[in-house]
Amino acid sequence: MTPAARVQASIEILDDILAGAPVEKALTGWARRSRFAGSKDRAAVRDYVFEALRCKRSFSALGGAETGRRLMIGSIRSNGIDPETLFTGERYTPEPLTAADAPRAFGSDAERCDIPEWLWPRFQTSLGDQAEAAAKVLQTRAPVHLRANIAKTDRAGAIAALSTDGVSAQGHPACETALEVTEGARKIAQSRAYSEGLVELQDAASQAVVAALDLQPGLRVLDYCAGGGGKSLALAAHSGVEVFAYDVNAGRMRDLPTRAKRAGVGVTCLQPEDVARQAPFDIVLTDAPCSGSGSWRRAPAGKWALSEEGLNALNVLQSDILNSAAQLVGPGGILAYATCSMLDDENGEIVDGFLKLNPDWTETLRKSWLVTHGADGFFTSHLTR
Ligand SMILES: C[S@@+](CC[C@H](N)C(=O)[O-])C[C@H]1O[C@@H](n2cnc3c(N)ncnc32)[C@H](O)[C@@H]1O
Repeated sequence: MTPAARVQASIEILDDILAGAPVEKALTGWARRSRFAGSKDRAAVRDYVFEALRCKRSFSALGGAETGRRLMIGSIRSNGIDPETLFTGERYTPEPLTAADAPRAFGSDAERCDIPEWLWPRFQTSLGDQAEAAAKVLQTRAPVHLRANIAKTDRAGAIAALSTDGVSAQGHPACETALEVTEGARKIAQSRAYSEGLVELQDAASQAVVAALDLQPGLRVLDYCAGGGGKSLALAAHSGVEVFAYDVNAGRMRDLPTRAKRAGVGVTCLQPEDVARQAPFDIVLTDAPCSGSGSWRRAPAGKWALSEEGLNALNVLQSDILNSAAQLVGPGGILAYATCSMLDDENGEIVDGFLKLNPDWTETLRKSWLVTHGADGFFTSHLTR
């Protein structure tokens, strides 16, 4: 495909998404209809689409409106290229530009920074003088991070194994298991290091949330919002730690046994009725459902789907989960609250609300990671009584 044909394909996919199609469904639908597209074309189109979704507000201004065509015009302008070089109207290319495709000025800082207007004041309150820098990072592509599986190797061993399959990686400062892939990211899934469980795909800050826990042999740990089990596996890589996983949506843990087998670790998935029976635990980690504001680079549709009502509903759920998880912690144990959000509404405010209602609990650690630190945005707080 020519560069202009890739732009035309991106326009069609973006129109599908703007009409309500889920992002991955729109991308795979196009790939199925376009057998002529090779893997490089698919990757390039995917990159275009994700960039346009991350920068939907600013590209709409630069392209003059929120349609697939105008988003791509905005995208091309933002990269300093004259869209007329690609919008030629030749076969498989977008129609030439008209007066209607003119850019318009940004209406606000929130628009320029690609944050929903209603959220910008809260975003600024939460991030202070880092707000604009963080919003700018959210406009860019996320790095690819891996976790060295310490049940099988260390960071140096993982780097060496990856390099034999053409994947270059280096240590990430977030924690001792974290790796940043610098070249060959598309080869990870086929690499020996991955298939033999030496590495797992996991953001560095997500790993750092686990590394912040004092995981001594003999401890019984519950991952209370286990989802796909990324944190369960990181917990279970610590020798002698007994890990239990629970998620209200058991289907999300479906692949966890296979992933645990590949990683050479043990994780016991619990049914709802087993959770209280297995309590108390020494550590209960609650990686609570949240806006995902720290990972909007990877899932940009979430940025635009979030509403004020939705955020308020999440806050109620986060408090409920923290209260339920607290019942499962043994005396002197740790209740670890975490989110992949940078919004104080979902982080410090939830913990402060819990402490106010539960004065027998105290906080022993509070830590935030911002996207400006080179990983996803994350928050964690350790509570004990
Ligand atoms: C942020 S995700 C967890 C991601 C996961 N820890 C990981 O590292 O891959 C939050 C999870 O919480 C689960 N959840 C939502 N409400 C819950 C509840 N009341 N109790 C337990 N889990 C819940 C969701 O199904 C979702 O899988």
